[in-house]
Amino acid sequence: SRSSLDMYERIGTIGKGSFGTVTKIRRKSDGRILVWKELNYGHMREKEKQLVVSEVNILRELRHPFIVRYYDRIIDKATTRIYIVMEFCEGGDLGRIIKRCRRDKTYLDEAFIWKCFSQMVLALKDCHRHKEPAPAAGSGSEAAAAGAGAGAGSSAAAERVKPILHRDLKPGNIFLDSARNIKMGDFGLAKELASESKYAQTNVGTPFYMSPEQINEQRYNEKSDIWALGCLLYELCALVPPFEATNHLSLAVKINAGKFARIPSKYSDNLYRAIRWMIQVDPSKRPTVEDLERIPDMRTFGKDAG
Ligand SMILES: CNC(=O)c1c(C)[nH]c(/C=C2\C(=O)Nc3ccc(Cl)cc32)c1C
Repeated sequence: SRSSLDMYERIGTIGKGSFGTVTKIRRKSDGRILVWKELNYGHMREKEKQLVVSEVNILRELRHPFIVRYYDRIIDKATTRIYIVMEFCEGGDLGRIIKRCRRDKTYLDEAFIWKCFSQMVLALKDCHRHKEPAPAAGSGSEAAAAGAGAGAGSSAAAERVKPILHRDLKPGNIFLDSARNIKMGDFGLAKELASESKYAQTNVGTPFYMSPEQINEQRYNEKSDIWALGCLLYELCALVPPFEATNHLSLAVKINAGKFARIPSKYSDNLYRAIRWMIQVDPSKRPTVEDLERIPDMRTFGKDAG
């Protein structure tokens, strides 16, 4: 049966995600606490509606312990609203945690930062190395898929990589569950890359974390997500972004120069080296998600994950 609003009861408004309001809800069938992001598409142009549709399609495909889980969507034509039902993240977002540290003049523990780092690398890897979902069994398309993977020779349907770029990594889009594990969320601007066109063709996202290639109107690609991840880690340490300015032009100059102060001395050289590796002006010098997985401290600190 089609999902409907009266399957849930509203508990209270939580905050604002990109494009909409986030409300805490209870699923009546089992009392499960969830949230929905409510969007009014009534005033949206075709292009924005397409963005919402692609966000929902991306969310439905992603299943990962460190990515916000999608459960359901309800379209209410009467009020031209769409409700995207997702996992409740009790710890809120990293943006709020950074603000609180700034207010209290305290820094985050290095162990917590490595835990967030290792979990974000795994979440980002699930996006960048996303596999086309194998066709549902018996849907008759196995033959075609297997055909596509003829070289593979394996009976399992060939899995093709379909990179998903997040394109809006920032502290406000990273949430925490009750065990302070991260949940990468709000793929409002994420983009599935069609296999043929290697790069996405647009420049979006939060100015602070905009990469040099985006500023120079080149293309957004996986390495742009890595740049943003570096900026996010930097901000978790320093409680301010690596590049700050009062206007876009001076910000662009600083980003293209690629120079920034060391993170506070309380943090190790290993952490600083990892951040510097990601915030390189030349995208080809930045690590891939696999390079980042191989950093030794990822394992020592990341192991109390999940
Ligand atoms: C002050 N805000 C909070 O404490 C807070 C809490 C407890 N949860 C959230 C946000 C979400 C939450 O709990 N689940 C979510 C799924 C998707 C998106 Cl885009 C956002 C959320 C927030 C912003």
